[in-house]
Amino acid sequence: KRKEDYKLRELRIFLRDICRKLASNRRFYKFTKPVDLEEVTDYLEIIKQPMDLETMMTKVDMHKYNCAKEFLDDVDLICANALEYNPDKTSSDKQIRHEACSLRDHAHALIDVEMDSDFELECQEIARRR
Ligand SMILES: Cc1noc(C)c1-c1cc(NS(=O)(=O)c2ccccc2)cc(C(=O)O)c1
Repeated sequence: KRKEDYKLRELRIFLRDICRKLASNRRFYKFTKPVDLEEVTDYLEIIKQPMDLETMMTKVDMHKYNCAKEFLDDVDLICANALEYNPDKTSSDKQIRHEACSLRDHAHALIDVEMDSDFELECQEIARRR
């Protein structure tokens, strides 16, 4: 195995831990699974690229993320989708938008606190080469 494969394995272990922490926080329950298209029947008319935390965990296992930035881009996508699909002044729309912004900020904060910035820069170098 190449040296960079060991770095990517360390990245996967780290991202699984971040994903588990986010998915186990009750505030983020609505983002843990794909939006149920039987329940939310017009969802795909509005949201062209659905994303959720369970899908992200699967993407980690399938080596789809080569750096933390790519992982955070998918968290930002979960948040952007929720803001786009739930834009109204109703309390339920306001609540899910608040939960979505909280998910995004928690994910970025977890990465900033727990991730060595030089390690992320090395991973971004690997991502650029692939
Ligand atoms: C996410 C999301 N984005 O737009 C909307 C609208 C939601 C969303 C989706 C669901 N129902 S769901 O079956 O798709 C589901 C349940 C549990 C975990 C993940 C998804 C419920 C709610 C709610 O407010 O209760 C909100």
